[in-house]
Amino acid sequence: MKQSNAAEKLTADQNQLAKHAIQVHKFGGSSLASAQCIVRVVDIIRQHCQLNDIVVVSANGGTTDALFALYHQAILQTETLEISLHDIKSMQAQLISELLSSSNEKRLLTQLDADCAQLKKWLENSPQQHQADILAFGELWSARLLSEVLSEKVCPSFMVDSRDFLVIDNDKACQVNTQVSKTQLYQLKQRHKLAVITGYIAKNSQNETCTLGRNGSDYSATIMASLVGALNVTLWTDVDGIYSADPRVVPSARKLHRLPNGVAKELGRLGNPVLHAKTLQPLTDHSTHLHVASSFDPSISGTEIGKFGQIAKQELSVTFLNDLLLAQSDSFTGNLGEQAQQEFSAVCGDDKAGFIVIHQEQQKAVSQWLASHDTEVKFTPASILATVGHKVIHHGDVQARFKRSLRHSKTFARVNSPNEHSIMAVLTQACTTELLNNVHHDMTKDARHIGLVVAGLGNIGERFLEMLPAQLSRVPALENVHLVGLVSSKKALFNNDGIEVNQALSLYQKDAQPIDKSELMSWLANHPYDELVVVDVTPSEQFSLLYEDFFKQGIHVIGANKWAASSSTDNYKSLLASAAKSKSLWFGNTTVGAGLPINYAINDLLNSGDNITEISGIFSGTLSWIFETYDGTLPFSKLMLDALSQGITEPDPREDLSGRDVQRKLLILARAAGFELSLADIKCQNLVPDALQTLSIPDFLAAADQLDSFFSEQLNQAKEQQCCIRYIARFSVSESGKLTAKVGLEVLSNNDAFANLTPCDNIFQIKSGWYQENPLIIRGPGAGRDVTASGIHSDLVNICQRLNTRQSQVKLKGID
Ligand SMILES: NC(=O)C1=CN([C@@H]2O[C@H](COP(=O)(O)OP(=O)(O)OC[C@H]3O[C@@H](n4cnc5c(N)ncnc54)[C@H](OP(=O)(O)O)[C@@H]3O)[C@@H](O)[C@H]2O)C=CC1
Ligand SMILES: N[C@@H](CC=O)C(=O)O
Repeated sequence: MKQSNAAEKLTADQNQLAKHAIQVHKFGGSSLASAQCIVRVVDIIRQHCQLNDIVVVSANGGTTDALFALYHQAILQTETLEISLHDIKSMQAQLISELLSSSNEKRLLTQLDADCAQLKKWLENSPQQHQADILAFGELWSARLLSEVLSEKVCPSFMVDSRDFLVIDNDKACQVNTQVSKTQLYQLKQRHKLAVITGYIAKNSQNETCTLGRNGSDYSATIMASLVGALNVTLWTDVDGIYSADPRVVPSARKLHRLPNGVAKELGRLGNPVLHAKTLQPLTDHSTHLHVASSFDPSISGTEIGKFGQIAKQELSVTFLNDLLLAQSDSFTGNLGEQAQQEFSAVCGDDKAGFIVIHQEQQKAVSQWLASHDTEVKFTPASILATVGHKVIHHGDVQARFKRSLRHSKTFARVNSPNEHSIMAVLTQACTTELLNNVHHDMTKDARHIGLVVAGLGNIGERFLEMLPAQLSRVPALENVHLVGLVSSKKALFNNDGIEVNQALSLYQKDAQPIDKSELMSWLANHPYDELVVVDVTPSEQFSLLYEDFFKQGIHVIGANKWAASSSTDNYKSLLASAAKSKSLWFGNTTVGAGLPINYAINDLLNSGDNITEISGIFSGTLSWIFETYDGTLPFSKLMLDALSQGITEPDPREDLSGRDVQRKLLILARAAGFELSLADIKCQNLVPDALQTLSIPDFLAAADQLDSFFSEQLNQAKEQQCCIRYIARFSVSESGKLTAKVGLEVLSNNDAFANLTPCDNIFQIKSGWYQENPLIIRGPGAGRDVTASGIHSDLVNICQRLNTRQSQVKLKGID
């Protein structure tokens, strides 16, 4: 790509995510480990960055380890030093050559030569004095290369060596000299160019290179965010978020989509493999949100850390630290105990019981400290297993569950953290994989959160919402369901913290905002729930066209809307394939027979090995009500308008009278029974005269009396033969496999099974291998607000039962 064209891509107004506040994006070593990884990172930057953002980088994967190895070889003066130096240089040279055009390649290779000459000098003459300088090359090379690649492929970019502005006052605690660092950073920033800054390294007050310690680049990113007041920091890494336990050890760990700040900090302190204790420190005084996302699959929503409401606060996780020491002494009681906990950054302690739990490397310092107090100490190998959650120490049920879960392990004590976000068990045994898995299971087994979005707030949607509060409080499978979205044709209301179900419609009236398709899809793609269910109670074909996208995002759909299930064969098959691929569930029992379990019955026969040969009956509640009631006393049109006002017709009653609604239903059932056909294969008798077919709904309703003479004639002819008229659907398959399907008005004998229904009832008659002579009959109310809304609730319970038993699959390094 030519530079001039490419650079245009990231001008402020063309940027895909036009944001005003600065964002910091940090890419870890594994995200930059190869040319292929760097290309992926470049794509992420193209999609997610604007020019005044800051990109912070770690050394390319493996480089820091290699530099450390070089350093140790230099100290030990091993003969392999030369070869190792050559290897590091070749790896960098290869990245440069693979990623840059020839002129830039040449320039960077020359700089690499100079760097390696300097590196060699330090390694040979004064490695100890220059340890940090030696390690700093990793980040320096990584930042330089990425900024060059960006300038070539995406936008003007420049590299900043963080040692030119970031000053750490105190090497040990890594405290930032904020004022000086901030001023210097602002002096270095260049307008309309994307800054790529080295992570991990800084200068101390003596102007020497220093490093920010283990995982220091994450810390660098949050320091820089606090210096510039960034709105967001994204840590792009090799996992797709923070999990309820380390997913490499606990396969059933679930992703925590949102973590309150305090909880995240406590997780970092207690051994979370992705978050580190220091990372969150610079953000405590700011409202900056921290995201953890996978650079291997940026489409997966990661974990967001910030200030959240009640739902995020319900999350629980389990973490552990092995290789600790339990130190018991009389001096660890009272004020001295508190002092000791602070002095040695104890993992935990109890100043009444007289113990602290420390990292092993603190043993010597603790012994010396105690010697000056003239007391004895007993050290015992120990570990910590903790359950972490917002203000978790105040939850008696969680305390009890945790205690019960640990009943077979060697628990020395349980301690509540002073910040109230963790309950820690001090174990005098190592925390094993088995123990961690068991405790995680006990603490989180019922903690999967399901977000619910209702699209369509009309006749049926409104009734569904009226029933929702009672359903949520009485059905166990719905315990973790949260109403998070309400959508109509033009407006939507979304709330990640949940919409109060008792006031859903009034909140919608008050707060809903205009929304378009891309905004809707963007919200749905980034929802913070383990699972998301969209209930489609719209009559809209347009909305049904979104199903493909829903399924691609792993979203589940409950449709009362018949469009998708009765769409073209190709589209229907493609929807089924997309849903299967992303394990999305698609339920639509109410598309036929409202709440009657007709789809379930057909599925059950099919799954049990039966083969269906015939499906027939009355599938329209509207037409059932009208024809069962129509005896010539009242005009047909009057009955149709009555059915409309009862909410049993389609929003446009011509959908019913034209036979299209019944035609769709027959198609849906035939497909459910395993047959491949389309609407065109089903003969359909349209009962709407040509003149009324193209009118607007109000005009059609005003002209409805034009229907009357036709139906009066049909009824009278039938009556003359002691018969009645009904709108019947029939599907059958012959022994040779020929399919016949039709829907239309039929004259039936008055004692036909289809002729004596309660008005509005549907009847489904199924013939199959197992139901030959005496067919299976399902009969009952087939339309109406209550039964349809109940049917959707039944689908919701079924879906949630299935989802509650699912486990999130962690994505490590983009491997499916
Ligand atoms: N009545 C019954 O007995 C049964 C009905 N059904 C099905 O239920 C569905 C709903 O029927 P009903 O409640 O009577 O319909 P209504 O006309 O009363 O309500 C439809 C709702 O859908 C919304 N809507 C329309 N288009 C879109 C769109 N593109 N995106 C988002 N929202 C949209 C409308 O919003 P707005 O107000 O902004 O236009 C409205 O809120 C239909 O598919 C019907 O076939 C299924 C079984 C039985
Ligand atoms: N109009 C439909 C409503 C449900 O699908 C019917 O009458 O059956």
